[in-house]
Amino acid sequence: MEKQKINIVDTTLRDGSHAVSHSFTTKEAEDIAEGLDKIGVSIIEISHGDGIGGSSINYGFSKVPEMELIKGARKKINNAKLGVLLLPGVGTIEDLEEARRNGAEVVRVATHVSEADIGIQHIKYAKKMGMKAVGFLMMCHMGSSELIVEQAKIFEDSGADYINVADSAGHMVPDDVRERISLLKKSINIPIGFHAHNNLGLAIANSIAAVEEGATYIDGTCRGLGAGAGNAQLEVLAAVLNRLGYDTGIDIYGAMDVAEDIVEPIMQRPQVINTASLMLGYAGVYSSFLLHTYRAAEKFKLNPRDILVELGRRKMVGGQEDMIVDVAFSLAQKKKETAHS
Ligand SMILES: C[C@H](O)CC(=O)C(=O)O
Ligand SMILES: [Mn+2]
Repeated sequence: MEKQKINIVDTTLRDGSHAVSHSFTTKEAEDIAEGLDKIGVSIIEISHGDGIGGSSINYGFSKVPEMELIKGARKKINNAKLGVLLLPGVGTIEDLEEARRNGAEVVRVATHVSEADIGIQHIKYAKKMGMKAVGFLMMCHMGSSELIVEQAKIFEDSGADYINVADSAGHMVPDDVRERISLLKKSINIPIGFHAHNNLGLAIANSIAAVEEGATYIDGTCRGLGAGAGNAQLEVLAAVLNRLGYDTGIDIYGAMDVAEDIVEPIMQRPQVINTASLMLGYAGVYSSFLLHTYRAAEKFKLNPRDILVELGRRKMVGGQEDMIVDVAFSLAQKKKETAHS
């Protein structure tokens, strides 16, 4: 029997950008892109962690303008498709045009799970420019399977080539993934992808659950480099999928070498599940909030966990990064009042 093909989408140079505070240099982007291209990934995604246009006071400035990183990566890629991520409103149609001119062939248009409608024009415009366009639904633990189907159909009707379900908070357990992907599989006519975060230590298990329910595009990053506790670790993902009899097209030893020799030396901290990243997963908080939370905790002398619990209680979503400081400020005020009473 022919093996089922699983397309590996590498997002080390995009989600991994969160984990290095958007400090990738052109040389690092070139080396990583070259390595990934050689090992056989299908799509190499590169952007600021919050997508093109993300370099800002709200999300953190990139050390090197991302268009320079895109141009550098472009020169090193011969086989894979070069992709970017775009959050409507953070990135604009003009940013997308520039990324296209610089060689991007794929755009994943990312919206909160209930807001696919704000991405319709971006999907349509990308298709008009000859790009592969993907509808990327974030924070899918917050949406029922039915809501996800409804939102995926909005993207499908706009011309999206596939739908990506993102467990942005790393909050899902395999049954949550199975429920969502299986209904989606029955309800839409385009391929399905899955993007995991490892905050509960389930990124690989959840990715496998997604594949078993019919997802054929799976995200990974070298060494798991990504927001929060990181993403599904690409070299592990490829090895496990191989063991399970899927065809990823990935050179497993090559993937180990790219992770060990190129990505690990530039990591600023080990990609572990510490208290704060576990808390992201447990409380269902957007993984990209982690480093913002550390900074706010330091400024207001708080335990990051207390801030994350409150962010989870308030059901904060991507784009509300500025509220982290507000939450920390109000927790610090409360702490002061309690101490004086
Ligand atoms: C902009 C976000 O970081 C997209 C993503 O990777 C996620 O939702 O997870
Ligand atoms: Mn992510």
